[in-house]
Amino acid sequence: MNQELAEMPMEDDIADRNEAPDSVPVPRSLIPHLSECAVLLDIDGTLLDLMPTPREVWVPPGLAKTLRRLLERTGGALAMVSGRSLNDIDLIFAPDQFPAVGGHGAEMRIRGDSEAVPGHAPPMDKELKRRLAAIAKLSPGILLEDKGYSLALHYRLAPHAEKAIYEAVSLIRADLPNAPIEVLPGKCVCEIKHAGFTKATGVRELMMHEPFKGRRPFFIGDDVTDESVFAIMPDMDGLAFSVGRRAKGVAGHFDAPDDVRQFLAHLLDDERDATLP
Ligand SMILES: O=P(O)(O)OC[C@H]1O[C@H](O[C@H]2O[C@H](CO)[C@@H](O)[C@H](O)[C@H]2O)[C@H](O)[C@@H](O)[C@@H]1O
Ligand SMILES: [Mg+2]
Repeated sequence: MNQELAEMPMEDDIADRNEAPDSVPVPRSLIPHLSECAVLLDIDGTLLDLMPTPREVWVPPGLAKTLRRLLERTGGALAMVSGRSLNDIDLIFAPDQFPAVGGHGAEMRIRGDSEAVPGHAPPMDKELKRRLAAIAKLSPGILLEDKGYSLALHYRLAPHAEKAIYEAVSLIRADLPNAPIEVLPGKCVCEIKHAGFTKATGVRELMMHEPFKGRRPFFIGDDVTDESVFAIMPDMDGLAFSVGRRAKGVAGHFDAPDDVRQFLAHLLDDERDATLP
């Protein structure tokens, strides 16, 4: 092998390499030892870069390995906390399966290989779903995402339709004042879901189970829908971090998902150093 090739880092080496400390805006010292932590991670806009449509997201090289190693170092106390369904999360990270709170708290799985805890969210009423789904006809480019218990109307490809979508949803809600539903505004998405759960209710429940129980959680999220989790972190002696903006009540923030990915890899490097004799 010539010298140049021998010195070229392999993909995994690149992913694992410690970045210069200046590129990590959140100091590692804020995070306790991984054996005492629960690592809670939002997906879109936090771990993964946002894409024009939900199906286009991809897991960059090295991230899967970082997540697997964090799962191991935390004794299984790493979970995705996402608006996506568990099924969707598994498709994105296949073949890996992680513990997760899915569908904004509608679904929960304590271990990657365990079944979802049943009975979290009832399926959305069919007639209501039919009426909400018809809103997608307002403009080409509006994408429907049916999670069973909720329905998301994506308008990233039709930004001009935002106002019309929210108005149409309001009219339907005004027709059904007693329907136990709420509207969740996300990034270029309007999601209509059952009112009985949030990411925060999901996290509270997850944290009652081993191996999460009694650990200090840290949660990283990017969106308005993550604010409910930011708000409960102090109750568990935990920490919250936002992405893209400094949200209220967070201990620090990252500029972009790539900074989050570097930070997570950096945690593993520090941990290894910490266990050196
Ligand atoms: O809670 P998260 O893990 O951040 O999930 C939030 C929503 O993410 C997905 O939609 C968003 O990401 C898409 C891909 O980048 C983007 O095209 C879309 O505009 C975003 O809203 C997902 O489709 C939703 O189900 C999640 O609720
Ligand atoms: Mg997000």
